[in-house]
Formats: sequence, C-alpha cells, structure tokens
Amino acid sequence: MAVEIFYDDDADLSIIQGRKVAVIGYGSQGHAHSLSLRDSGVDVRIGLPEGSKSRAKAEEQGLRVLTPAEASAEADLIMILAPDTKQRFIYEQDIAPNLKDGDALFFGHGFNIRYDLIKPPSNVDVAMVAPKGPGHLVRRQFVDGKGVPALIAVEQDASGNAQALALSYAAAIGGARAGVIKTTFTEETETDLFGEQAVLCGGASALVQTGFEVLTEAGYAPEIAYFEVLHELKLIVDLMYEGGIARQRYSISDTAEYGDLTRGPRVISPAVKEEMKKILGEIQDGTFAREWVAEDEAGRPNFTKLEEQGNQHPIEATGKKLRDLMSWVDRPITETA
Ligand SMILES: NC(=O)C1=CN([C@@H]2O[C@H](COP(=O)(O)OP(=O)(O)OC[C@H]3O[C@@H](n4cnc5c(N)ncnc54)[C@H](OP(=O)(O)O)[C@@H]3O)[C@@H](O)[C@H]2O)C=CC1
Ligand SMILES: CC[C@](O)(C(C)=O)C(=O)O
Ligand SMILES: [Mg+2]
Ligand SMILES: [Mg+2]
Repeated sequence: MAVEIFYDDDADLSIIQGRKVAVIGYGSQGHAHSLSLRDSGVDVRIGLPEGSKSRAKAEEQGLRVLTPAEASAEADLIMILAPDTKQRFIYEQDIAPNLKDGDALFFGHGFNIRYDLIKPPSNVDVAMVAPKGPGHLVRRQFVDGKGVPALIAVEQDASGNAQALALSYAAAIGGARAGVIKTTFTEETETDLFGEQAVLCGGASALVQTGFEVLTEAGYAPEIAYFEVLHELKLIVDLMYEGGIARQRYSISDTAEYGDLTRGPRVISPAVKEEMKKILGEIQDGTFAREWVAEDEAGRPNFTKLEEQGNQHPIEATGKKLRDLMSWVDRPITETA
C-alpha cells in the first residue's frame, strides 16, 4: 500500500501556532520539540516534577517550567515526552484530571497506546508525532535548516482536525522539511521497537562488539580493531544514507564488494533472520512490552547489569582514547541537553 508523505507546503503552521502546548519531559526528544516549537512561534511550556534535574536545562533556555499538572491544565495540547515506562503514571496523576473537551494528547512513540497502558477519554484528540531519529539530532538538524523525517498517526479524532494538527506540529519541529509519513500507532510502535532491537541499536551494537572481540582475541591491536569495526562503520553508513547500499558498494573496492556479497549473508545467516522474526513476534504479541514494564517495576536489575557490562566492554576504553585524539569527533550532544 502506498504511503502518504507530506512536506512543508502541505502543512499549515498557523494551526499549531494557535495552540497552547505543554511538553511533558525535557530529555532527548523533549528538549528538541520544545526549542524548535518555540523557534517556530509556538506558545510552549514545559512540565517537569519539582525535583527534576531537567528543570535547570529548560530554564537556561528561557523556557517556562511548570509541574506536569500545571502545564497540562494550562495547555490545550499536551505532548508526553517522558520515559515510556513512566508515562502511564504521569497520565493518571497529572494529565487526565486536567484534560478538557477539545484538548489534544500527543505522543512521540506509540508504546503506551499500543499496549493499552493509557486509555484517553473520547473527547480529546489522540495523535502522534514521532521523529525517526534521536532527539539531539532532531534539534541539530532543525537548527541547521534541515529536518529529521517524522511519522504522524491519529488514534482518535475528536475534533475532526487531528491529522492537520499533527502535521502542523511535525512541521514546526522540522519534520516536514524531510518528509512526514502517515501511519498508525500500531505500525509505528511495532516497527520502531523492531528497528531499535534488531538493527539500529541491538543488532548494530552486537555486530560491532563481536567484530572487535574476534579481531582482538586473534591478537590484532585494539586500536586497529576499533577503527575497522566502529569508526569506519559511520563512514560506510554515511554512504548508504546518501545513496543506498548500491552507492556504498560503488564506493568501496571490488575486493570489499566481493567480500560483502559473499560473506555478509554468512554473518547475517538464515538463523539470524529467524531470530529477528522471533523478536518481531515478541513485539507483536506484547511479550516484550510486558517484560520491559515488569523490569522497570522491579527497579531495572537486568537493565542496570547489562548496561554496566556494556560500559565495561574493552571497545569503550579503546574508543575513548582514540576519540580524545580526534577533536572533530567528540561533538557535544547538544549545547542544551
Ligand atoms: N530518545 C529519542 O530520540 C526518541 C524517543 N522517542 C520517544 O520519546 C519519548 C521520550 O523519550 P526520551 O526523549 O528518550 O526520554 P529521556 O529519557 O531522554 O527524557 C525523559 C524526560 O522526562 C523527564 N521525566 C521523568 N519523569 C518525569 C515525570 N514524572 N514527569 C515529567 N517528566 C518526567 C525526565 O526528567 P529528569 O531529568 O528529571 O529525569 C527527562 O526530562 C519516549 O516515548 C520515547 O520512546 C521517540 C523517538 C526517538
Ligand atoms: C533508534 C532508537 C529510537 O527508536 C530512536 C532514536 O528513534 C529510540 O527509541 O530512542
Ligand atoms: Mg525510533
Ligand atoms: Mg524507539
């Protein structure tokens, strides 16, 4: 089925400029949305708990910071950009009691709606604006006059105008410069979780760590292994980003291309594809969501242990040493968050 893609000319920025927006959370996505909405002429306030460490960052940028309940009460469009596992509590305690007829409840990812963790009332619009990239790059691209593509979805159209509102919001954060695709909460949630688990984060991290281990365990220098499997990966992915896998293959040597064509499918073997399908199944049937919610409720013991193990992987120390010598690589994540 053909997708609908919208660009700046399709969006009416005045719609979002006529709303009072509360952004709940000021992390990776929250800071990017808030600052770009403000720069697009939108009336924004930030909702953060009294003790939140994000408060100072938002205030430093001249944004008005209220509690989540105050911000929700004042606004007529509430965008929830707090961690997925915390959203249902914030919704119950701070947002739901302040929802009025005609308000809009927005999400940056469909997790809580897809897995029925939040059930909004029928008198509000429920929509999503989900940039397809990390928040810090969403902001950096906006400032550079570019944009990160975004998905929009409407779960509930109480006003009859929810799609135009979502598109207007997406344009205000730069998404419509690159392209805004209409989807559903289910499609966004399932593809986003699959992408980050199997390819972008889980798949790529494991591929890099394993490649580094194979080279160093065989006696090669960690510095050479680092450049080979991590640093150069960005350069290769840049070529894919610019012109697809074909462009990448055009630019590499024919020796590399022959290795790519014949050895790639041995690394990502049919067994790996089967495992990817299992991972997708766990996303579709809710197994992953239940596991993650339970892990968070238990205080994240497994998450913390695995994160620490990752930080201790030898590739991190090697990489830090080498990046410290390349002044242009270690760009601060942003000036603001
Ligand atoms: N990271 C990304 O680039 C992407 C994220 N998303 C989605 O965006 C949403 C936000 O994720 P992300 O930006 O990574 O989140 P972060 O973890 O970067 O930031 C979360 C923010 O929420 C704040 N927060 C924590 N608890 C509360 C609370 N009770 N009330 C209000 N604010 C609170 C945190 O404040 P404090 O500093 O006090 O902890 C912080 O400012 C999620 O739905 C995620 O799936 C979608 C696309 C990409
Ligand atoms: C790839 C991870 C992501 O889905 C994203 C930046 O888009 C996330 O949840 O952070
Ligand atoms: Mg994503
Ligand atoms: Mg995600």
